[in-house]
Amino acid sequence: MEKLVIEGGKPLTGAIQIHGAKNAALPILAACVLASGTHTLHNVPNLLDIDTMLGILRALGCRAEQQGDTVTITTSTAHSSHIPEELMGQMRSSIFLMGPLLARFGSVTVYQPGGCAIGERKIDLHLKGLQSLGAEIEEFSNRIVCTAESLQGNEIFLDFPSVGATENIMMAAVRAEGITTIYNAAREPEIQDLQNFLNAMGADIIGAGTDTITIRGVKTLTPGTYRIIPDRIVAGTFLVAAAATKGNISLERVNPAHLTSVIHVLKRAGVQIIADGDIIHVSCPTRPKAVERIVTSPHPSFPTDLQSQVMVLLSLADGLSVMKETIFEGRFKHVDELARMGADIRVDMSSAFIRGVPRLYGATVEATDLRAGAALVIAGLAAHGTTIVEQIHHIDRGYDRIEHMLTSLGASVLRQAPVPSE
Ligand SMILES: CC(=O)N[C@H]1[C@@H](OP(=O)(O)OP(=O)(O)OC[C@H]2O[C@@H](n3ccc(=O)[nH]c3=O)[C@H](O)[C@@H]2O)O[C@H](CO)[C@@H](O)[C@@H]1O
Ligand SMILES: C=C(OP(=O)(O)O)C(=O)O
Repeated sequence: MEKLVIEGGKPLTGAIQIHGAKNAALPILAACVLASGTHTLHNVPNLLDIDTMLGILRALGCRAEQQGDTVTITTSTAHSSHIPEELMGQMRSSIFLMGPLLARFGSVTVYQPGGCAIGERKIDLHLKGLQSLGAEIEEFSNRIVCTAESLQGNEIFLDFPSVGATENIMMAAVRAEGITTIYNAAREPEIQDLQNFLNAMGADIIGAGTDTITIRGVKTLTPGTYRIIPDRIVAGTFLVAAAATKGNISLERVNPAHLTSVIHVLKRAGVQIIADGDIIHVSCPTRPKAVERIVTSPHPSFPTDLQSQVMVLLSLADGLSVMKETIFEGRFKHVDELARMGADIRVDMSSAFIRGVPRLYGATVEATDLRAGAALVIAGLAAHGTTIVEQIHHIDRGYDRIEHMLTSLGASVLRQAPVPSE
């Protein structure tokens, strides 16, 4: 397996352009099957999850190609709405195809989706939402068959503002008869991006970004050309990496409005941040300060996807910080790995108590999931000595060649290919 070898202790300096958002690109790629024809998407990141989504689209009969950050997808050749089990299990986002395939073909067969082991991650809200639109669902052990002669708009109240369920329901409802209203919808920027793409295809949706989304079903959709928003989680990861290494960098092509809660937390930790249009300047000349209490919650609150990265900064801060994780019950796996690097963190139920230490030390650690992996890379950049991060395929799910991005900012990060006996 490939590894990252990091020589720590070098402050990040310079400027970097932030790539397109994984969590916006994946549902938008799935949404392409709603309209027959050729779609062109720009600012699509080069990531393992994007490759997987393109692989699934090809397995359904679509033509899908990525050149640089442009993806073209021809959906007129799609002939199947049965997602192969093996591909379905490679990532959580395979479930995004359920709504669009149901809307286009009247039936879809899926399996339990895969993805990082960060919690139970049920799909009951997706299924209930589609049932409310008139779909019949049959479950045969791992296989789920969903059929609907026609979809009917309805009022849907989500018990929890699930990002994926909101998106799946939106994608099915665009082709339903009548009006669908989703109450307690997720408000993430990626939901707004999906709304904008669907509307560019001829859908009639308002409200994304608020907790009530209204979708008026339309008869036809036409292929779209669209530019994906910047990745706020990648941007947040670099903000933390700069601060943890006492660096000074500029992030270009970002949307600071998507990072309001994160910038607020980092400023409380003493990190200097200036937003200027689509650029954010960040520096942290002194030791960060502890932050009394951070709670992960749905947008616009502090995102769970930056919890582990910020924990690294707090593990170097002066004082005791508390981080409460409310979204995923299994998202503290990085804590044991950080402890191997000298961090002083105690977990009690869903809270982590982080007593800052003056320094971290290089060690061999394992990326247990995507953002845990990113956190360990940041820890390695800030640590004294050499850190080896293993299982980096998790990191490749969400960061486009992270070692290139970091070396362009002066870090020493090398991707090591597996030795033949491994
Ligand atoms: C590709 C993508 O956009 N991924 C993001 C998306 O994941 P995802 O869409 O999977 O996250 P959800 O918002 O659906 O999940 C949040 C919580 O709701 C629970 N739940 C969800 C659906 C359901 O049917 N039943 C249920 O119980 C989950 O187990 C979890 O505890 O939002 C998460 C929360 O911001 C982010 O961490 C992920 O990066
Ligand atoms: C949990 C994440 O992604 P996914 O929902 O694709 O597993 C993430 O991006 O941190």
